[in-house]
Amino acid sequence: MKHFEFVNDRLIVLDQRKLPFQKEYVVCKTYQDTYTAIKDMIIRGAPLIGIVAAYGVVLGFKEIIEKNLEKDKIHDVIVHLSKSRPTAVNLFWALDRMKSTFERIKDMDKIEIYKQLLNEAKKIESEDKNINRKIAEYGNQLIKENSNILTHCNAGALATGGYGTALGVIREAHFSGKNVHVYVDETRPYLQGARLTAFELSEDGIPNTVICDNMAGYLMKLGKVDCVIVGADRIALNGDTANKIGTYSLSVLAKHHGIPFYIAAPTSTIDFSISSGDEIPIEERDEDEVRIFNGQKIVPDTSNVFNPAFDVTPAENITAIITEKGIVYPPFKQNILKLKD
Ligand SMILES: CSC[C@H]1O[C@H](OP(=O)(O)O)[C@H](O)[C@@H]1O
Repeated sequence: MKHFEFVNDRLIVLDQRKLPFQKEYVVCKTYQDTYTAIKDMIIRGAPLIGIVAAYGVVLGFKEIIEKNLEKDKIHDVIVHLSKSRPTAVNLFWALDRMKSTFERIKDMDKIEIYKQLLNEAKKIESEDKNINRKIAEYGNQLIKENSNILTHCNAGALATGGYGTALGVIREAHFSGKNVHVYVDETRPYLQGARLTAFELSEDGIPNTVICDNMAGYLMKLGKVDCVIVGADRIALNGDTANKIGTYSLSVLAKHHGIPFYIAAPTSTIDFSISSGDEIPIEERDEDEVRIFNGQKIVPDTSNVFNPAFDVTPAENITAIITEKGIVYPPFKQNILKLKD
């Protein structure tokens, strides 16, 4: 099975907290289950969060039918799901799309509404897979033979409908015979890199080396990094990009060393309503994600902890943004606006 599947009116998801050594699945029977799956990072990754939220709306409408509730209760479902995580704009993009679908069909009978909502969620899923492939094809144009690529967090199949954004580009380069090697930031504290990206790359036979996040600068100084490619959770009109915490630091190091720094993301990750990264809400997560490592306390109780899950990379540190509609170069504001439907 894939990392998620909607079957028999329920969403089954792979528990990404248990990877890479345990493959356990969680069954989401209600929209509250999908809220929890997003909030607790059972599933994570901007595009996948949007897809799961879309199926959460479907499950919410199933409940409306089963409990003979008013159709408009779906708006409460959407509001609830919107509170799961604040940074990845794909969540709100997907919920808005499901809301628009409902508004268009709300005069139909409930069973038909359910079918149409399910169809829309499936379209969001299938479109994301196709978008990943286009991002990969465009991004591969930037990858040279025998490149050593550095990536951060997980922007792979596990973060999307399948194939990945940053990892999609890397996969495309690998399978087109470019002999690439990947340095993988472990990505403290959730370890998406060590646990998920290394897992995905190894499964595909793509050579990779896991490093601690604090080793990236030295690797660049040694001349071992040819480019950096990462995903995104929200891109502002001027190109400022929110991504996993540590991305900003990487961008400063890459700029210092004259190394190209690429963002790979679908246009559903662009927030056309904000002019700069200053407006992007940054999620702060539970302190215990830092205090506790592998079930062991590693921080004195008397110490404070700061645990932002994302940071914002300024546009001036970004070489290009790879989307399904093409590669976007500076000046980002005028070139990003051209992507708006
Ligand atoms: C394909 S975008 C994935 C994006 O989402 C990750 O965040 P999280 O694991 O907290 O959902 C990270 O920022 C990735 O770049």
